Amino acid sequence: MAGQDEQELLSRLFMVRHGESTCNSVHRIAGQRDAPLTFLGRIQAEKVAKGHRGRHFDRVYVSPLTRAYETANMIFGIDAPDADAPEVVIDERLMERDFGSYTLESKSILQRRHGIAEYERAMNADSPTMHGGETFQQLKDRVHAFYEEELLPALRRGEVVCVVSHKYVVELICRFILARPADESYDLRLPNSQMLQGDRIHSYVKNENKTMNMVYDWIVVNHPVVFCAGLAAGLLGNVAGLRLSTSPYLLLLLLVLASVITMCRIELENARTFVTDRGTLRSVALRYLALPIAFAALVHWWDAGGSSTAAITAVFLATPSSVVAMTVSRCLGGLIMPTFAQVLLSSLAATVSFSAVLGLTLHEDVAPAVAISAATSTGVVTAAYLLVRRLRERSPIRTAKYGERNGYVAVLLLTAFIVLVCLKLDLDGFADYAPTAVGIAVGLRLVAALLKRRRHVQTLDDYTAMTYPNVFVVVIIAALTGNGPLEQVAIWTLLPMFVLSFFDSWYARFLVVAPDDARWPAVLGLPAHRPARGRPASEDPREPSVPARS
Ligand SMILES: O=C(O)[C@@H](CO)OP(=O)(O)O
Repeated sequence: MAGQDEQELLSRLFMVRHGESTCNSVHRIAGQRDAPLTFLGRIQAEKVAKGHRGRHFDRVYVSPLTRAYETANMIFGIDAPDADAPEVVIDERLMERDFGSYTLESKSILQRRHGIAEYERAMNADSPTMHGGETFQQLKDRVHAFYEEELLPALRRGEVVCVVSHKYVVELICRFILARPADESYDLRLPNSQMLQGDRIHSYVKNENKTMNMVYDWIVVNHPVVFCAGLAAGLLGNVAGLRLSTSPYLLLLLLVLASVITMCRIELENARTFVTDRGTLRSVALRYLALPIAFAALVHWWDAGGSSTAAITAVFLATPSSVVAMTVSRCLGGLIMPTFAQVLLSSLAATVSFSAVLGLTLHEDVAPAVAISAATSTGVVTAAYLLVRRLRERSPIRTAKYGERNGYVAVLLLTAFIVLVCLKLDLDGFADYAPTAVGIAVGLRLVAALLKRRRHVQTLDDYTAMTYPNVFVVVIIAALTGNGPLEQVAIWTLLPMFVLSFFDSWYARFLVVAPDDARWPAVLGLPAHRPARGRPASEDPREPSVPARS
């Protein structure tokens, strides 16, 4: 085919990966499990429909899995076709690969368990770490057969064609078009609902840098290493006499930016379900209200003094969960939204518990401290939530893509925060404050391990939320109440808190729900059983509603 003819032919080809599915939203692999679209997934499909309204398509090829069919239906009105409706062909060869033992696993967990390179090999070729499912050759054969027998002939007939399918199928077709090795085993990072036009595929693929993408994933998966490198760099700078007095608002900004990036890819539209979850409400009431107030009452009864270790511990118990917890939950393979719910609810509860705890332990007017904590904690979380929701409404495809691709930026922003805080540390206070700081970081993990829900899909999120307190609020309260020891302990606590992220990364494996657990179908809206592979099209329950113009 001459170059120009090829360009002309490809300019009539469009390919789109379905909108966000329930599995995509929690960073898990659906493969041939029939994960439906999320609310965001539907908005994304609507956006594509809007962008291509008025464009004529002759033929649409659709994967039979619900997430692709729903997307195609929203873009092309398959169930209510008009006069200009394209011919619709549901083709089993466009199903996502059956990923065998990787199915319903968290991507971050798989990357940590097998290493990034091996994970990429498994997803984009073959690897002994993936058992069962389809081999890459089987996937390649069926997609190639579709490409040769259906797609190219339709394009050669001069038709304008759209393929609505899945990430690994569309990426494989891109490789066929560009005549690249099908198993070059790296991810092309195709985002949900991004419409690819055939003649622009070259620049899309060229922009993906294999090495850099693997580095970005490495940063997310190995965040404890990156955090600790930040700690080491900050401490070395401090010892070398580098003093950088960073404004607390810059530190706050770093935290907020990191959480905004994480929030870009979580299902905020569904927040009410998680925020009103009874288990979460109970756990927040116990952990952030009852426990700190009861502990502060004991401190008051002992009359230990406002800067005693016991009083400082009471303040930490009242401290809400930090927005950082969301980034950590994402890195560890949590569901993220339950962590967000705990961050939001605990920052609301903090107004009450801080008032009680500070009143009981410091014995002074704590109203300004409480007001500032409400503004910097509740206010920041709420503002970030509203901002990201608005972004997701306006640009649902770009915002989710941004959040998906930039998890590593969130980790790097937190690392910058760690470096700057370490430069502020008063190293002479090591003997006075470090033991209390270590005690608090370890103690909070013990409390989290005790209070997390047992054998629940949200156990990992419970643990993560309770483990990462919003130290920033404590620093502000300490400054406002003139409590020097409290401020120093707060800053020193960051060190063991991030060092212990190695422990959290190891411990997380006991807290996540296994992919074969019977609870996943309900959580992810999946049918209880896998659809039989190779099912004839006539057994597809949706078939009668597909306009049969072929
Ligand atoms: O199977 C899945 O979950 C992903 C692969 O990561 O593909 P898609 O979302 O496109 O179906």
